[in-house]
Amino acid sequence: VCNVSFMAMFTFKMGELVTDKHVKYILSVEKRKDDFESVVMEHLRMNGAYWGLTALDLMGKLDVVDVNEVVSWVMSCQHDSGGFGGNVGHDPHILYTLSAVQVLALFDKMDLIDADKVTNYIVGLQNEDGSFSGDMWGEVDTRFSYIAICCLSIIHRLDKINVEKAVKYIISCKNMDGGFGCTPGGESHAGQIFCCVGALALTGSLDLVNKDLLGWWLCERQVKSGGLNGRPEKLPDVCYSWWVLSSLIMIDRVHWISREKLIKFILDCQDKEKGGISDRPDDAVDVFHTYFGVAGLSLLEYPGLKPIDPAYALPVDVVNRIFFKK
Ligand SMILES: COc1ccc(S(=O)(=O)N2Cc3cc(C#N)ccc3N(Cc3cncn3C)C[C@H]2Cc2ccccc2)cc1
Ligand SMILES: [Zn+2]
Repeated sequence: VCNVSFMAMFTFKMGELVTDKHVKYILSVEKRKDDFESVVMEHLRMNGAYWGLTALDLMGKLDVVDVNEVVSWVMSCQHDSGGFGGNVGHDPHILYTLSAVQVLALFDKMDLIDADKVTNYIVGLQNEDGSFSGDMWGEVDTRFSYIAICCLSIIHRLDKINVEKAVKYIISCKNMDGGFGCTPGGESHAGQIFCCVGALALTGSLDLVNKDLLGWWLCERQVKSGGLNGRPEKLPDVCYSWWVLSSLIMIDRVHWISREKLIKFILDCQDKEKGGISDRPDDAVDVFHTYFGVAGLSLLEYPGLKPIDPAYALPVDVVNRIFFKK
């Protein structure tokens, strides 16, 4: 009885997640080919696949997609170098390589990956100072440190890079405010903080983070509406429900923000008729914010969603299968 009344109160007070509408919306994006959004998304279709499929899995609906169709498409995006491109025939980039590995992990198809080939590609992107470039053009960003470490950890090859130098480089990007930027001296930004805290968590180096100082900077991201922004004075945005919240969880300071107000903000960003979630209320929905909204609600233990791992950005049951499968 108490569970039913809790759910009723929850739904009434908070609004509710219109799961079925979001599932339909995600599948429609997968199907659409030539409208504006699909063309924009063309070059990062591998990311779009990861966002859509992980959201479906968190809602317990991954079985609605044709596994073999998706998996053979993912494999067709692999480059001779071992890296994956954003679509068939596109140049490889570390960003799409992680998304490809994550999608294969979702479907428990890790055996299709030539782990040594992927490892060689990523090892080749580590620089002398421990930092990582995104591809052969050499752009350096702490985003790529996280992506390299997360990808290698999933394929059990973390020992193939210089972890000590990678961690030292990330710490060299720590700012006086406790946050992290994309390169040494770069301004603190929630997206970079997630990448640096995530990389430190995956390498067992979170003791190097000033959790109270960083926790304070992060909890200050919550604005009156309950949403989270990415930097002081900015507007709240649903995707920060992931960047800020997963960082707060990894440093054990998530109790410093209001869970109820953030849940309400995310639910208010849904398009309850057509499905999908936008960056803020009444904006256009997209698959990116639909994923980060569902993932944020999962981090907030919203009823009916599978739990997600804050560092791997994969459902907890998928992470358990990767590390404990016999
Ligand atoms: C609609 O204009 C855009 C603008 C940029 C991009 S992007 O560079 O490819 N990219 C991915 C992205 C995908 C979608 C969707 N569908 C929507 C937005 C969005 N942003 C932009 C954004 C989100 N919150 C606020 N902002 C301004 C993040 C960005 C960077 C990013 C890439 C991979 C992983 C994480 C972050 C795509 C579309
Ligand atoms: Zn956003």
